Amino acid sequence: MKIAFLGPHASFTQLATTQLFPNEELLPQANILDCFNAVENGDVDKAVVPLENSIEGTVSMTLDYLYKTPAIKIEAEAVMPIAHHLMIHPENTIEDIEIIYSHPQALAQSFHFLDTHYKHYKRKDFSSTAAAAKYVSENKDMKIAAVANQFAANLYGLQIINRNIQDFEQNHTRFIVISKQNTQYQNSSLQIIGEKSGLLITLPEDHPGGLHQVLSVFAWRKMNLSKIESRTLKTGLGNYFFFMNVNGKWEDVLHGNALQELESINANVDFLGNYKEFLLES
Ligand SMILES: O=C(O)C(=O)Cc1ccccc1
Repeated sequence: MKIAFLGPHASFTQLATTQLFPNEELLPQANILDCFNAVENGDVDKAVVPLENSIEGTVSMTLDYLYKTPAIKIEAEAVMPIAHHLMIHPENTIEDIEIIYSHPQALAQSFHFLDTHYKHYKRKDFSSTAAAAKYVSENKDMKIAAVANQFAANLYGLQIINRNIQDFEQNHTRFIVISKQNTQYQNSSLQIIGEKSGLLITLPEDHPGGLHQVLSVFAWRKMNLSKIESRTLKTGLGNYFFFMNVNGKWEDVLHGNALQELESINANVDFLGNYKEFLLES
């Protein structure tokens, strides 16, 4: 099987992907959109992308492409601890550095550390932490540092200046396995920490109590929501879609006809799948 992931080698997404798919062919992609495109075009069977971080919140690009490509569903969720380190080219010193590169989520997760210790250094977004580390290793003269993981430091030969610079000790990222196959990912050697369904919901027109009506479909069935996120539809200010997670199995009768009730109140629903949540190692 071919599995795409947000690369390059030594990205956090690769660390998650190798645990989820230890025996498959893994294909690094330059960004999250390329992961979705590879799945949509059939170039790969599945892809792994980040969905949410415990410090910085949702990866909005992932939500947007889930909405844009209804053929793509979720097969699994995987949670991994995240530790960020500040690293430089070994022939430089930290005093040489002017700009710190990384994935925007990594810069945000270490914002206070960088603001306290490296206030006057510029920061620049990169497509992934590992891509930033690779760029630092290839551009000794550019006076740049990267925020990335230990594997990236090893692979790209960088020197770690500060370890564990994330602003909160508890730092976890949730990744999803996406595909067009509508199947559930299973893996008996990983710890299962939950089961849930993912839904994308839009309301046909703005009216008082619209969202309340949607939520009541879940409330009277005692279905527990574990996430609700609104994202702009990009059709004008104030127009949103909602990403929701409902805990538990979807199969029982009450849950089953929740979708019909949502349709009867004219909500547009894309059911992304019922899937398990796995715990990964850092
Ligand atoms: O940039 C990476 O290495 C990624 O895989 C995305 C990411 C960034 C920050 C925390 C977790 C995942």
